[in-house]
Amino acid sequence: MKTDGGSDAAKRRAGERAAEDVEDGFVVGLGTGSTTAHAIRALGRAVDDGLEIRGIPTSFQSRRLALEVGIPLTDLDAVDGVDIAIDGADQVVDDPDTAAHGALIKGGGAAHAREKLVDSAADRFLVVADPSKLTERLERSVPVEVLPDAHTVAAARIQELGGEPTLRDAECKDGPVVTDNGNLVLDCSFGQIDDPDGLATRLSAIPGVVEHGLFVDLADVAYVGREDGVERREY
Ligand SMILES: O=C(CO)[C@H](O)[C@H](O)COP(=O)(O)O
Repeated sequence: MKTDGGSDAAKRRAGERAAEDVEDGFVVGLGTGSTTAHAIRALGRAVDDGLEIRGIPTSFQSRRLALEVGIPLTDLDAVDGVDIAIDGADQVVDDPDTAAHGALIKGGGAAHAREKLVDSAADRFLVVADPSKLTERLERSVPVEVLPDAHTVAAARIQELGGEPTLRDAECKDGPVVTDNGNLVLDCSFGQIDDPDGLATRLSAIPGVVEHGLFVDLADVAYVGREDGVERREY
């Protein structure tokens, strides 16, 4: 469920800056989306120049791109740990005066279940974004991946929490989006989300919910690409 106003130049600056933090020997979580794609391409060029890394893709799309640019791949269960993960976001709270500073909404590409798995396993999780993603309060729809059998009962429980769930439809196929894990996605509008941590806990407790797109207290750094440079935020 993309609503993307960011410029590609800003995304490229953010992605390429994050790739500079990757060191020889690192296991790297490879996020999903157009901003992370710039980081993956930059890592592919670095691998051509001799950098030795192994990537763990978070989606079919990032796996395909990583293979295309020559990044050797591995799996979470084949490594002792993940040194760094680079991933995009649909919204990033940018308000140091709130506890939610650095909280994210992800899942515009319906990859948030594997993204959360890999990003949270990493010693350092770098978010890459353009300025259109920054916000004082999260207010976009929260993508919730559900087991296919659960989509109606999970939707009812989400309504009880004050959300308005909509089954995400595919664009070039009749019927719903089916995730890389074979599940469905409910895009859930809650209006302004004042307590992302509390909502995250309540969504996770719903039977049939595989994962939701609220990433609270996970990001370590954000690189925000601007037209003339990159801003770094530490969380
Ligand atoms: O969460 C994601 C995919 O599930 C993406 O990281 C998010 O949608 C941002 O994508 P983009 O960099 O293309 O704006």
